Amino acid sequence: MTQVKVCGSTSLEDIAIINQEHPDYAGFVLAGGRHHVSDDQLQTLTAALDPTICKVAVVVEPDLRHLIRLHDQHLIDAVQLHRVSRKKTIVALQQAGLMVISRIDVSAPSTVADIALLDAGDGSGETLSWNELPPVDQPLMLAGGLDGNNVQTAIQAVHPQIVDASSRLETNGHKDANKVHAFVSAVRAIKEEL
Ligand SMILES: O=C(O)c1ccccc1N[C@@H]1O[C@H](COP(=O)(O)O)[C@@H](O)[C@H]1O
Repeated sequence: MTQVKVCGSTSLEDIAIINQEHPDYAGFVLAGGRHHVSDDQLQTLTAALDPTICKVAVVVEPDLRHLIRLHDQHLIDAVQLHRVSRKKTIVALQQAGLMVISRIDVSAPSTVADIALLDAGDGSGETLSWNELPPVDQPLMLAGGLDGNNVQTAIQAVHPQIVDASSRLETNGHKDANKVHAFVSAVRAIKEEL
């Protein structure tokens, strides 16, 4: 059963779409860039999110005290570290009660994190060469340019536990209900076949 993450929500309109399609994880980008949300925005967006959806903070340079404070405030359940991160950082976040998703390098495909992440860019919409990825001997989240048109091919090639998408689910920079629906339902259709 492949789980689904939809990332990069920035508005209450985006959250309404997320609640409608109900992915397993919703990602909020704390890193800089066009998907960045402030702590105040995170509070507003997560208050409107269906509480059964796991809230993931996406960071590039992890600030442990900040992340642990957000977790203590019940604003995040998990952290997605978008760089290959030090074991000490990952363990500190886990000890604080956060689930940790951490990027791995294809040349050293393992991590002490709960979930390994393979991605092509930082929300760039670029895809990986799915048939050339190394075997990963732990739960894996696959990201990078996924959408309703290509996610079934990606799952069949890589067999990840979680698939994650953001930029290709948008129109004019905002989540598009039809594209989010196509992505989530393509994943849910394939899990019935496997
Ligand atoms: O979206 C961003 O701006 C971003 C910034 C810094 C790190 C990661 C970022 N995005 C995340 O990257 C993956 C894949 O995105 P895409 O589907 O290729 O657009 C996803 O988790 C995004 O939220």
